[in-house]
Amino acid sequence: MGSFSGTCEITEAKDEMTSVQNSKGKYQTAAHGRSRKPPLLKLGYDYSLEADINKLFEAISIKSSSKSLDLSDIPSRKNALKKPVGVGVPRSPGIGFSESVSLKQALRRQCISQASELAAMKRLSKSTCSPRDSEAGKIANLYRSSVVETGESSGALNEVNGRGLEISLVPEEGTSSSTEKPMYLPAPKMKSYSQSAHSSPRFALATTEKGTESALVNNEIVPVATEVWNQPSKSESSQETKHAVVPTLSSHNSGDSVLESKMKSTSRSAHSSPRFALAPTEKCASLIKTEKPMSTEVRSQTPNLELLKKAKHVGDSSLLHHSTDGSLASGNNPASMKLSSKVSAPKLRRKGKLQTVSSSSTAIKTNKGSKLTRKTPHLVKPVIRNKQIVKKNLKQDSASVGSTSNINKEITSGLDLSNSQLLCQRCRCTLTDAENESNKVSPTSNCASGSAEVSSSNMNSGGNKVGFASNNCSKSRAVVEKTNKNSKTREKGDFSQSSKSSLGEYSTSTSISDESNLSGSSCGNRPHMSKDLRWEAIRHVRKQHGFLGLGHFNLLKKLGSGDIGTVYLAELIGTNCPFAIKVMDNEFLARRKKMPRAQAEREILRILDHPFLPTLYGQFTSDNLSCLVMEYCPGGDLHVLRQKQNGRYFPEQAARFYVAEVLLALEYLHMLGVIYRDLKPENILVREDGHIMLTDFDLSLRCTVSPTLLQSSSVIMEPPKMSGPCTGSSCIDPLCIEPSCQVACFSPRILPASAKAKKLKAELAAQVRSLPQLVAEPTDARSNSFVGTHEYLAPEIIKGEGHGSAVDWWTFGIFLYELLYGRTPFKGAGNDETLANVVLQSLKFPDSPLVSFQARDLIRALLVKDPESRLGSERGAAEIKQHPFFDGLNWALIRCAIPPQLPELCDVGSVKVASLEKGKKYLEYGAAGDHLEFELF
Ligand SMILES: Nc1ncnc2c1ncn2[C@@H]1O[C@H](COP(=O)(O)OP(=O)(O)OP(=O)(O)O)[C@@H](O)[C@H]1O
Repeated sequence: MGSFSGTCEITEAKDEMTSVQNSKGKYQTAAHGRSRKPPLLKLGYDYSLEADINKLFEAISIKSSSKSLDLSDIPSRKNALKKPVGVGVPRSPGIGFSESVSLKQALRRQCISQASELAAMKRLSKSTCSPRDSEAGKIANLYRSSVVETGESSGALNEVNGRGLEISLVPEEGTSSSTEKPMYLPAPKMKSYSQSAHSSPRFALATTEKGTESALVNNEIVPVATEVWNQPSKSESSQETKHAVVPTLSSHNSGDSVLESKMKSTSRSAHSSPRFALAPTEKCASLIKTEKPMSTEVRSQTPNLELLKKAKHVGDSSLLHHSTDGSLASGNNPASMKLSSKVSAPKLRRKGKLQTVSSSSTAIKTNKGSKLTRKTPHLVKPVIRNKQIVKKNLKQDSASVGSTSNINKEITSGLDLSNSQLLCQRCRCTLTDAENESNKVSPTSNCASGSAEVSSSNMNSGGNKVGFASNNCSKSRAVVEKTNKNSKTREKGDFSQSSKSSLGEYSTSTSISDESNLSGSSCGNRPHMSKDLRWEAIRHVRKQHGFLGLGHFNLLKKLGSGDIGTVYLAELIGTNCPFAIKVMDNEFLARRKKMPRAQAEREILRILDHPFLPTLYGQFTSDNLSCLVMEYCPGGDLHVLRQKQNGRYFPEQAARFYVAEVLLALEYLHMLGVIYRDLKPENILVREDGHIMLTDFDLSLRCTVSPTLLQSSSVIMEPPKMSGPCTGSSCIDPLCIEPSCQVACFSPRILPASAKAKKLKAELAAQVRSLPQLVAEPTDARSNSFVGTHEYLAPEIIKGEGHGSAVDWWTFGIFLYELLYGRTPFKGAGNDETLANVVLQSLKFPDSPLVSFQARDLIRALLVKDPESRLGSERGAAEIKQHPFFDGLNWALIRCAIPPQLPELCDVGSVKVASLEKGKKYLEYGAAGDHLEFELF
């Protein structure tokens, strides 16, 4: 292409004027020829368009004999204006760099594209050149290149400046990847969750011209773009990723040194990269989106709040509340809990609801407001709580379901739904014409609002007491009865019931968060789950009826009872979408002083957004019944699943899978300032896809957490040095238990990898380890509550010394032990003996089954009685994840891994049929039956 002396000067004159007027002008004036003639600038204003065309034509003629533009000759004054052109570094093949870009933009900026085409046509008619070399062809190429550039412009800032950092941390789109990118970069989808336009200028530049402008407005982008302009073009692709972080760093940390910027940014990477790097599927992206935002909050004083806000995209900062004393619970609970010295050992399933009740006859005493101190582990007397079936008379009117009755008050807000027929990808349910369907079962008129009456009476029946009769638009009554036994109808098949029971004593050192602080939470605010049709179904009901209530569900069967409520399998009417609904009787909770636990669970559920934690689809109160609508897990719990295994223990690989997912869930909880405190297989449900879901948060502790960035030198965990026969490459036994066996004899050696791949892997691992690490472990949290499950209680809880987040790592060790050996390590004949064993007995491993050294080593490190020396106590899950037991595990993609076992598919229809065949109608609260009868406890 020719020089820009002629027409370009005219254009330039207009450019400058335009550039003053708008930012686009700046962008476009980057395309200047090196020879500018001020007089012509002036002429540019005076001449008519026709004259401009002629000038342009002349310019093109002249330029055709000139060489390409030498960027180094561009006056510095112009550089500033040109830097946005750097955005367009990527070029279409065959188009000269400087000429094409400059001329194109000059033409565009001056709005004379038509004129230039005209000129080109003129030229073409005279020219003997081939079409390819003609001006028209060139102009056409320019426009084509313009299109290409717009699409590829993201690369511009990538090559960036001399201050470039080495690790790309900013979510990007449209940039080429380097070898580091999969490891350290979050998936592009993350941008919509955590990266604002100003913090991710590269993304802005890469998207649209408008985006470019906004990025350019950001002061910090300017020098970057300038330097891009000065970069040799050949290096652009190779440096792209390396420098990707620069714009972000400068925009956020303009006052920081480059080193500080590096640290801050790499901390994000350190936190997120190994786990969140790749998202080959939507599911993975979900994980990434969930966790990445947390990693961005290194500087926040209340990072868990910030993290949550980012993770959930919730603008309301009041959604989270952390009690000032770093604890939760016991607003209504007794100040102290007294425990009898006798232990009533559970006969049934470990999960049978035991409760360490507050009683005047109990032995341990604590002063109100003082620390609970227990010097002996022998004083706990858990009491098996009588199971109750509460029959509730609910004068319910089916019509109230669709009316604005006070019976059902929806707490969460509804969102729009446009689809009328959808197929749920996860639960495979069909969302048929929900409007029609819901009309069938949720008549919305002619009915008066209902009222509720509660009466209690003993009853002996065990299963679902379904006294349901459908009668649209007539008043119905639900009878809620109490029962004293056999109400636990959890389907366990032939397997033994768990004997582990949760203890729920709170000391005065705990306090409940104010619910009002969470009132702004929206259960539907999980953008990564937007394709989950259960959300769609819920939204549709909300949209249609204005609220979500119990009447919108058919309660199909009871899944089980806990300390504070009963969980039902329920179908959202008209959708075939299964949900698990936890129903809690507020009156009962108040009477038993368990309201704080219910409240704690509800609050925690509302803030969760993680693939291995429950999704709360809705919550509402109906007739003094608090209901939580959650994802239904058809796979049962790990306690049951373990008992189905040969020898009643999991193969090591399966155990590793489950504990790894649990570890990620715990890590997330800790980062949110939630200490779980009740880990046990019974609380780990198996989802439809075979992955796990950690449930049951009523014993969890809310606290504050202060993320810390640890330098690489302090976070590298060297694998234990071992020697012996198994350190050689000859060992291929994945379950090798030789004490001297090195890490590599665990799984990786089964598949002989090439030396090159091994080396690469080692290098990557070394790189990951050398990164600074974000640790968000609530190490300062303290509670004196006596909560947990006997066999899982940490020594510090039993001793009443006060406990913190390390209790979760203790329970994690017990959990791994139980999965591998089929029993817990300190279980005694009774609970008091168990507690004594926990405190006094040293850890022993049975001879059988065979368990790898790595697994035992990890258990040993976790079951250290002194919480401060326990693995995980300092850096939380990050420490544990680096243990050789998990070597080779891809944390980022584990949710996409194939689970050890898949549960049977959930067929809501067959559950309905089975329910009807038994002569019981499923619970259809909304269908205006005479009486709705269901168990609460
Ligand atoms: N989302 C779910 N999908 C399938 N089953 C569930 C679901 N949530 C809970 N359950 C089952 O329902 C039963 C009761 O659960 P719930 O959480 O109320 O009690 P819990 O786990 O015994 O705990 P706690 O007494 O400490 O509250 C449990 O056996 C559990 O396996």
